[in-house]
Amino acid sequence: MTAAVSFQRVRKCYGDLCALKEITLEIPQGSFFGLLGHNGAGKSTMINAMAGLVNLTHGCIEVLGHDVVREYRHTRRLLGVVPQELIDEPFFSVRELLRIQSGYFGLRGRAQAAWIDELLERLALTDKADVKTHQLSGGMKRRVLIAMALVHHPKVLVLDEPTAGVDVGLRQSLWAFAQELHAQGMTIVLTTHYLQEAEALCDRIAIIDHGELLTVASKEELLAAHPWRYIELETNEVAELCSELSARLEQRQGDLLRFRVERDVPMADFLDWVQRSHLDVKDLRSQRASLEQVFLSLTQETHT
Ligand SMILES: Nc1ncnc2c1ncn2[C@@H]1O[C@H](COP(=O)(O)OP(=O)(O)OP(=O)(O)O)[C@@H](O)[C@H]1O
Repeated sequence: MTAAVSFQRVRKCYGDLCALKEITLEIPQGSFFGLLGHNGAGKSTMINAMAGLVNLTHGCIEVLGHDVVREYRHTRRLLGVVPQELIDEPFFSVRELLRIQSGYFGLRGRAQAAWIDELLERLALTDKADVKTHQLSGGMKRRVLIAMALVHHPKVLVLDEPTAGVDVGLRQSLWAFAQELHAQGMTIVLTTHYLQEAEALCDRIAIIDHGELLTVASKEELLAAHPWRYIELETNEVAELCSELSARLEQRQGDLLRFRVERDVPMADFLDWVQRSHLDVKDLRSQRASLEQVFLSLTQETHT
């Protein structure tokens, strides 16, 4: 099947600084795809390049098989992009902006007006429909951008940190809406620094670091490849730890000890070390790695 978005040997340099270094990546159709990386990793450059807003130094990008430069008009229809920068439009109300945006794609009439109403409703903007956008809060402006990106029914929705500055309740309703669009077949590409959200939502993840693709895999593969598990012990006496435990101690907060243990170490061995350390255990929790731990360990490896 044609990829929703395909990057082929994409390089983007600003003078000496290469924001993207030969990225080759396929985003499958129908995926909920997380593009993760630290500040400055190159995520927004990738997104702007997908939208045809960045002149590539080398390589090409296709959206559903269409080149974003040569077939710009076509790919603009296929993509809905929510940029990171907030909108600040002094002249038009939210509804007017959505109508203007619809007009760019030749979409008018009753069905389109009903879709605009639905977007306003789903993004909790109905009571702000006639307000000018520069009078909105940051979180509301971001939701206007999401509505604008969806107004032409794109096949691929690209969200560059959509929940920055959006409060918890609205974040949840926004994600419910995104999941609904995804269930209807829309491909969603997401960058976020909230890795718990990425873990809950995304089925496939790419990690970008200093303009390079570190890894791309399904979320399950990524989590399963992580070599550590994390064990927390609650004990009411802080005793001398045996050498095996002390080598694996990550954090100590009062009576709470947190260990990072190789996944292939049998639990029986760990419990043996606990006994040898004469720990009076009140509680024990063992957890597999979270996406955040996997992300940090993969990106730290390249920084050391
Ligand atoms: N127009 C530009 N001119 C020069 N350098 C730029 C330009 N745009 C981006 N960069 C640089 O390219 C690199 C990647 O930036 P980019 O905005 O893509 O990162 P990001 O991963 O989106 O970061 P963040 O999480 O902070 O949004 C950074 O070093 C940035 O300073």
